[in-house]
Amino acid sequence: MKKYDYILIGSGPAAYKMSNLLAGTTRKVLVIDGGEFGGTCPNYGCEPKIFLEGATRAVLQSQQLLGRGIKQAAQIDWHDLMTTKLNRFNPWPAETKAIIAKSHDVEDGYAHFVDEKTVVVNGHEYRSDHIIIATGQHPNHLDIPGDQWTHTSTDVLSLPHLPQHVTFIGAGYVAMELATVLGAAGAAVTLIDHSDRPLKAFPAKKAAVVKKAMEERGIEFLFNTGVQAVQQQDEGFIVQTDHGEVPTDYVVDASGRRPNIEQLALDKAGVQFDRGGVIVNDHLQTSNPHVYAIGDVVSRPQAKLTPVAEFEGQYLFDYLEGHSAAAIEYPTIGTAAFTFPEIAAAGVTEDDVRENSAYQVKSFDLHYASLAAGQNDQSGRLTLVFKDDLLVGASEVGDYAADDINNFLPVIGLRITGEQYRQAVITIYPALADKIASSLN
Ligand SMILES: Cc1cc2nc3c(=O)[nH]c(=O)nc-3n(C[C@H](O)[C@H](O)[C@H](O)COP(=O)(O)OP(=O)(O)OC[C@H]3O[C@@H](n4cnc5c(N)ncnc54)[C@H](O)[C@@H]3O)c2cc1C
Ligand SMILES: NC(=O)c1ccc[n+]([C@@H]2O[C@H](COP(=O)([O-])OP(=O)(O)OC[C@H]3O[C@@H](n4cnc5c(N)ncnc54)[C@H](O)[C@@H]3O)[C@@H](O)[C@H]2O)c1
Repeated sequence: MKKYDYILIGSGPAAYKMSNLLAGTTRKVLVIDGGEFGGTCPNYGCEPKIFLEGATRAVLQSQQLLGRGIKQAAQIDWHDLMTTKLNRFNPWPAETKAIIAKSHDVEDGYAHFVDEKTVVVNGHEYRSDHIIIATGQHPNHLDIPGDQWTHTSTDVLSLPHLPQHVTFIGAGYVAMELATVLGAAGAAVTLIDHSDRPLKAFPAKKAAVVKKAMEERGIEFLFNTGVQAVQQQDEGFIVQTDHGEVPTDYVVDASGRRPNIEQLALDKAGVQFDRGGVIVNDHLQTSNPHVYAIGDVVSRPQAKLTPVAEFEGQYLFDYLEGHSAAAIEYPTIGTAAFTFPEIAAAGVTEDDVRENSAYQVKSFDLHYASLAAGQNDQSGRLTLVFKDDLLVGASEVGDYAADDINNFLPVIGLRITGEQYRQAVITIYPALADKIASSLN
């Protein structure tokens, strides 16, 4: 049986970060992945999604400027776009594995525990005092009649032919972003969600602005609607809902994501878990003192995002290598959905503090701003939340909301006052961050 200082199960952003940091030490490390090396974000998550968003934005921005100096909207050639995407992304898993293998041992295969300190991969046993679970999440699969016809976000991101009509089950991050891409490429799209609104991670009024913009482009929403079954027809499918039938050509189950814990045999290692994933203490240690967990697989309230996974990889490296004994403390986390317009938020939002007089909420219409006027972006609205004169949260809907909120994050995280900001910087004008100085108290 081979012994290691560290065994990392998974090679996504959480484990990749930690393996990179460990590459600078003399530790003996094994990195195991049963899927694509690099994990969700670079292979079937953020990266291919934002790659497709480039062409999507070109189409939707040119549509927005029709009759205002633009004569013809841009059009997506799906086959060309997908070929370009596959050429860029197909080599990544092998390249990532090769980078990791320069410093560490690697194993292709799914790992499971056989005791508190031992995992098995491809029939081989590996032992360590520090086993890190970084196995991420997978798309939820609704158990309904006809579920064999439903597809996942991973399928959409490599879809060879554009269907005429696509139905998404769900209206969260995944469905709203991919519906934006497929709609811009020319597919008719319907989103069905059993709740009463899209994008529940974001303030309700701003999510409603995104929904309205998508409806104006012909995208259909069915809320408070459950999906009962998917039936195959001679041509296409019928999605049966509580409120009638939706004929369609392609069904995507975007009803959420679940932690990758089933294959790990966690009971063999005495590692406790719940529906949200592996339970950890504030040092990311599980109920087994030799086993830790980082990234999306952790059961925690913070958003499941790549930078959060990487933050935990960095934290655990620092903690286990003796650089810090402090408990993990999450900084202000920014998040965005790359719809059109985008929606983004960080810290306390207006929905969190409604009718709480300890907070002051300031809102700004952005469509008069020079940048928005040039792009005919009528959607822009920024809201700032202050407590004791300090900025504690910001949210925005608008064509560049993600970058805009990123610009506000240091002000929130570093607790910079308006006066300090104005004394310290003169921003570039006219550009995204040019409104910060004037909008702070
Ligand atoms: C469509 C989509 C778009 C997204 N867009 C964004 C975005 O714009 N911004 C953002 O911040 N986040 C985004 N995310 C979320 C982001 O991808 C995740 O938060 C991030 O990848 C989590 O990293 P991780 O290392 O925890 O897990 P993962 O990246 O999921 O990696 C886990 C790895 O573990 C492997 N594995 C699982 N079980 C085993 C086992 N038993 N043995 C061995 N290996 C195993 C898997 O094969 C996988 O490679 C998106 C996700 C999706 C699905
Ligand atoms: N831009 C980004 O940062 C980004 C993009 C994609 C994914 N992600 C990450 O992935 C996570 C998962 O995203 P997601 O969109 O899969 O999940 P989600 O939780 O954001 O959305 C799932 C949606 O499906 C609906 N739903 C659930 N069961 C249903 C049912 N039976 N019938 C109808 N509707 C149903 C829910 O009401 C919800 O609106 C996100 O929370 C985020 O952490 C991030």
